[in-house]
Amino acid sequence: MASAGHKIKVVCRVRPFLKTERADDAVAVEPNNVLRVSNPRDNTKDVKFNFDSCYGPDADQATIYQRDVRPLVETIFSGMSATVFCYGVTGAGKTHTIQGTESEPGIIPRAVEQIFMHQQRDALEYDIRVSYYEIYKEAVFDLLKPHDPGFAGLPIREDASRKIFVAGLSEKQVTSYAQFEGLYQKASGNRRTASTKLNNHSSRSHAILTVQVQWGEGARTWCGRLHLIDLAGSEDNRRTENGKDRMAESSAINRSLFVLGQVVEALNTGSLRVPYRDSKMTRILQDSLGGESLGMMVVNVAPGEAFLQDTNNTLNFATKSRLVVNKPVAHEVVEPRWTAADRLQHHRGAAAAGRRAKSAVVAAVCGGVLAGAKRRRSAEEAAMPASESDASPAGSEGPAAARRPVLAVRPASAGSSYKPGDQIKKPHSGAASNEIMERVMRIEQQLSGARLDSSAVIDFFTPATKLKTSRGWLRHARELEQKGELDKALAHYEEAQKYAPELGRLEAHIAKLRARVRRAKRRSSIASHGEANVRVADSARAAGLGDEDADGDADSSGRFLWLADAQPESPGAEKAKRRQARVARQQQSASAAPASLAPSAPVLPAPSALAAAAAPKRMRLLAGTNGIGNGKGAAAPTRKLSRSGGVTEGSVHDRRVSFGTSALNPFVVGGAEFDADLQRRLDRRPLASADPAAAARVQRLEAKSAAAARLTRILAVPPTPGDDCRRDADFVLLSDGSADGSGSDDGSAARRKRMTWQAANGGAGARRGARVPGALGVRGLVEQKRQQKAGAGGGEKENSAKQPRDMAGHVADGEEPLALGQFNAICQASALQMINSCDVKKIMKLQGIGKRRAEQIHACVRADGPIAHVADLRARLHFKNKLILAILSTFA
Ligand SMILES: Nc1ncnc2c1ncn2[C@@H]1O[C@H](COP(=O)(O)OP(=O)(O)OP(=O)(O)O)[C@@H](O)[C@H]1O
Repeated sequence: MASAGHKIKVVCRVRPFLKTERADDAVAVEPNNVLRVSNPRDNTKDVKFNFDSCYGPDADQATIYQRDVRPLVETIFSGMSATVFCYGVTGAGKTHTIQGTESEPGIIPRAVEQIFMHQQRDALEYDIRVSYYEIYKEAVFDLLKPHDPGFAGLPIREDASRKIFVAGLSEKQVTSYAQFEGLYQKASGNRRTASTKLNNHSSRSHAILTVQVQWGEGARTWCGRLHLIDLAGSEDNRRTENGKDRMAESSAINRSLFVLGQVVEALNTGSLRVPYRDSKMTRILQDSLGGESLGMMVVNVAPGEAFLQDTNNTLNFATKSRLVVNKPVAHEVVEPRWTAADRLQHHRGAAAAGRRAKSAVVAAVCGGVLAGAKRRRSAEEAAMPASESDASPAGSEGPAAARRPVLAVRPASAGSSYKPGDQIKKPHSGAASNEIMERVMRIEQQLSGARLDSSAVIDFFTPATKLKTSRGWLRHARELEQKGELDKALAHYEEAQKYAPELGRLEAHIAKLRARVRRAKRRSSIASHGEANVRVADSARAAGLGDEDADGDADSSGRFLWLADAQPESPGAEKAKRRQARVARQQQSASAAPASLAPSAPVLPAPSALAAAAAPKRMRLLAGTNGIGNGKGAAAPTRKLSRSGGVTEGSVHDRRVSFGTSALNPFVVGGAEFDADLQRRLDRRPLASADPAAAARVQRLEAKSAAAARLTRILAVPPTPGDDCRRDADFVLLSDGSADGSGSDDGSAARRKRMTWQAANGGAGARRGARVPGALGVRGLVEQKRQQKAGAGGGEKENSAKQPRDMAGHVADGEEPLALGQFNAICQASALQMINSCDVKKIMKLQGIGKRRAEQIHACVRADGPIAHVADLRARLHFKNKLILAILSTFA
């Protein structure tokens, strides 16, 4: 049943002229609640505003309270929430109205007095609690506690019934007006005020007093709340002549009031997004502005021409606020619930007294003892150390005081005294608690094994975050698929699936794409090496290194580590094919050239010849490894290594290092299994002396390692001013004493970027101006090294630089086993480079995160360097996981 809407009641109050002010008649109250104000642009004309009530300078506090506030306060005894807030420019009389003075008490003392009178009149037992806090420079501070200068502020949260509350705020039970008065006066002393040019006692914060009244009727409990808010006044800093400190306060105040204006505007225009979250004050007022609370706004106005512009702005805002409609409801207390902070605090206390308490909760839940909320609570209380139980009587601070009831709501009309009717259904929470406990136990298990599975962490994301993240991955995946980058698209789809496993269509699409990728790879391999040489390993047998089967399409895991033993395998195959075709063309033209111009170095053999030369070696290797042939007698140029179950997965191609997927950080590469596989592969490498292709590969890997080491060094320090955009080319390792002038270390980044390399059979037709390809710039480096070695070998740099035969001869004597650390260094360095050179948009896409977070990462990388950033990420993740565990351990 929808309740009728209730517009916010707007009451206007004009304060009297102060002794320091010169009286005029720019603002005047007229009959029928009309306020007449001189037009600030043309004071011969007037503007009239109409409100629910209008009070002139002579109106006293009692009249305003009795006529307008008292009926509102009465509604809380129907189980509703009501809010009164004072709005106006600085010095307009807000604090005077809401707080008043000893001789002229304002709304707060009168309202609390009324509540206690109500208690005396009714025969009901009321539980009255107060909390009082301020929002100072967008941080929330508890005024019932002494001010702690080092404290950063309390967080604002939403409870199970989507009500906003301040987490960790203390609540005090009050049993008499006198007790409240003492408490309030002390707390008001904690509020931040300062003297400005416009007000000797200006409030520098928004102050919110909440009085909660709870009472039982038979088996049911009802709860009414009254929020009394003294907003800080908007300030024109030219007039207040604020100093630096006051300016900071002032800008926070003005900003939050600006957001308040936007909220009202959005509500009035029916905007889809109401910017409550843009300031703490509007977030707290959320329920009172367009929510389920009854609202009343007291608009305080300063008289006189001096304030005319401010007065006009205030009144325009107030007029708009009159259009805001609330839908008040009555609240029934369904069950008391502990807040997360409450539980955490309890958990700490319990931990200090030994793990007995926590075990009791866990055991109770696991044993199915706590099926319902009440039983759960009693188990927690039973598990609570004696000191804590004792510390929870009404009126005390701490976990018991922070306990918030979960409210069931029932639409009600504001004017009438709501009488509870139908029983409101209690939410069922047993299943949820069991699920949480399962998660907790899973995490505990993993933590005890010192390893946290990424899927467990995903588990703790909110559904909204999961959805957002999966959408991010999906968007990027679709783009990649459209571009034809199926491999990458697949990885992104898989990543999206982790966050949204319920998407059945996505699963089907991934399966299809996986098959497409396999077919494409196979086609590409066949094109490169011939059908007889291509095998697709079975995922189960491939773990045994070098095993082959007839058809990889039967495999559904799709997780392979490709290690190309000889010719590059997909995704570099296409490029390799093009390069080989180019070399073949050059050979043809060289053979057609006159004998005098023919290169003196040995001619590069055709790719097919190279493959044929390498084939027997591979055959030997395969035979030596497992002795299993494919039945077709041909050697397999590529082998796959199945990888699954590790935290991360990577793939190594002979020309590049790419990264597998990890929900935690797509750039993390590592894992004992990965290392072990890699080492095994390295140990079984064909001897470089016997296999020129392998020698070339070794050299490339060495070069990559060196590049990675240098890159790691560079990235360890933050970018220097002026070096705000380090790019790939900056990370190309330049050889010591490079023969190629364009690649010298002292060359500019731009020059290095344009670094050229000699074509295999360059000679007179050497190809210059080509950009160094490759993600790390490593290919350019490799080519450069070849040139040097060839140059050092016989002074025939241009002709023989790229000849594998020459190179094979060079490395034959010095094959060094590559250390695993080097591989990991390559991976890490590449990842860091990606982070470093990424712009905000790329970071957003890569990590599937929002702009604000991406900007933070970007700024962090710029400030501390990427390595520090990655280390920081790891540390934070570790801490976060521990925290999640601690909090969840206390859930039941
Ligand atoms: N109705 C009133 N009758 C008598 N004096 C008043 C009245 N309203 C305000 N004043 C006086 O005006 C001065 C400013 O009032 P007050 O401090 O309440 O303003 P404010 O709007 O709360 O300002 P700020 O936003 O800077 O805190 C005070 O000296 C107060 O005593």
